[in-house]
Amino acid sequence: MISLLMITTTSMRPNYVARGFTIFTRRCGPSSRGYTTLSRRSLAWHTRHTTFVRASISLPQDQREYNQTTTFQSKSQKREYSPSRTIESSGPSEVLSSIQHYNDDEEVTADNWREHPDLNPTLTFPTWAVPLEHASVLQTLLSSELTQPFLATRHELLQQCHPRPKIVQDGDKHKYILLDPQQQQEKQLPTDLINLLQQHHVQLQGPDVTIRIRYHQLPMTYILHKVLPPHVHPPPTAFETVGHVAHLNLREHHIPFAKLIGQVLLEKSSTIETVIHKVGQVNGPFRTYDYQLLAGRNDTICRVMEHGIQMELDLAKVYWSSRLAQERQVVLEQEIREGQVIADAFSGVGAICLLAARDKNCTIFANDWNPQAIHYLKRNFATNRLRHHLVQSTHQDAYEFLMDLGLSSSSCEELEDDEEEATASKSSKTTHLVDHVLMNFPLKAPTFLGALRWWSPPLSEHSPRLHVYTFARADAKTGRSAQDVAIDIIASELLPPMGLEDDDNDDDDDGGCHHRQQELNDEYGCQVVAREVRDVAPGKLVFCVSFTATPELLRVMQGSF
Ligand SMILES: C[S@@+](CC[C@H](N)C(=O)[O-])C[C@H]1O[C@@H](n2cnc3c(N)ncnc32)[C@H](O)[C@@H]1O
Repeated sequence: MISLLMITTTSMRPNYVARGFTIFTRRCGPSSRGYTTLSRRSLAWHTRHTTFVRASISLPQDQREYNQTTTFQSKSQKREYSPSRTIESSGPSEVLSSIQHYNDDEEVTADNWREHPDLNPTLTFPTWAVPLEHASVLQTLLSSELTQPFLATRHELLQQCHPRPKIVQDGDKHKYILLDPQQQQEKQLPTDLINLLQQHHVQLQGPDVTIRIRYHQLPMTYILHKVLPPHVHPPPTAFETVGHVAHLNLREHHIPFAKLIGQVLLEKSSTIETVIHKVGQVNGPFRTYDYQLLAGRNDTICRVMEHGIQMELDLAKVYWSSRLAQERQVVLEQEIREGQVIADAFSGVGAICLLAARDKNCTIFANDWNPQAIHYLKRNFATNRLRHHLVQSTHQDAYEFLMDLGLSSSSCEELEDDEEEATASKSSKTTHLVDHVLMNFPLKAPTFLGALRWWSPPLSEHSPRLHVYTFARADAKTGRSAQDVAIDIIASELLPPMGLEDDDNDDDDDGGCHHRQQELNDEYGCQVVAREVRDVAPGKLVFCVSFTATPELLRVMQGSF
């Protein structure tokens, strides 16, 4: 039995909806009309490419599954950031008092916990005693290569203290040079050193001297080792800072002590004013995450500096990763040339756009579906006095943005509607396509490539180069490396499935497993290159696949409607 659903709209966009065994498509675009019957094999390919349905089409709930992005991208799903979840967790006083009493009478309280003896340790050091009348030799002794290995400056904990305790302590008749107890025990003093010390009247067996290290001098790891119960060890050490915000990625067993950990981190860093804990994973269309405030003020609007570019962003509302800074430099140095036109389909708050504008005098078309990201992007262009480089800054779905890029002058029309951007350089209103399209959204970017079917084939010399990020794993079944797989993910979004003409034979269904780099290069001149960016999990890598959208490629894409 054949069931059929056909959708037509007044839109000039491609729309498909599959239902049951057979699909009819109607393309309302300029270069093709009518209906096509698709086989099961090509249905698989077409449904993968059906990534855009205009908001004006309202599909019944049960049919939405057939569109990959309707649910994901529905505008009604744009969410306001909701307040963070609160989790119960212990403060320092609760934890310390459960380990040990302050003294017999005094309990540790919320106010005095920093005074706890465990957090203000006393350390005893052997010394060399220098008579006061010979104190002038101290500097010579301390800077001598012979004395250095024995000094308390080598002591592991002292090295981590800030400010560091003085290693010369005052006595009534002597100055005492503190020595590293470990070194004293292990090493015999060399004869040269003994001679040097004796020559300056230094007593080799000075009295032991005890000093007290205070809470505020000790490093975070030391404090956390003391205050966290043993079953929570090792304490968290890694955290990421974005402006004044530190965000921790705590493990499950740390959670009951999250506030304590946050408080200590806050007190141990002079630049951190807010400590948050990421709750769950980066998720949702805007790639943000929920957080819980652990310590400090609840303020996630940060200022960050990257290679001299100043950016403001709200961590709670937009995607941000400082770890991408290096990748941005690689793209900038390897791909982008002076004065080129750059379109960024998933721009976030605009880091690479800003760098390209400042360092390479580029003209920028920026887009991110998150209106907050675009709000900050515009602001950042203004702050860095680069507004004249910003021709377009829209918060459209990337499919629409990419499609419009290729429809010659459409981006210029939008520009004229936008008063704020009316100051942008007139010279950038070109009708040829852009030089580079950046698509840094590894989770989904390849699925937006279907939008290229709407591009008018440019002259070969104006063919844009696309840089599409994707996750990939090596495929043992087909013997392809992760890099091959990355290229094939992109190829499967650009080229019709292999062996489409032979689609009655189910046995040779390739399932998109053929390596197609050569096809893209030899038949369509795409000059495909895949560059490994980073690994995100064992065996799972991020690649940036770059290729040229040649007229030949665009023609075959259009032909495969
Ligand atoms: C991995 S982030 C990359 C951000 C940016 N390139 C950077 O380096 O900071 C992906 C971005 O894509 C945006 N995004 C997600 N879905 C989108 C869509 N359908 N159209 C346009 N942007 C989208 C998110 O809001 C997010 O800012």
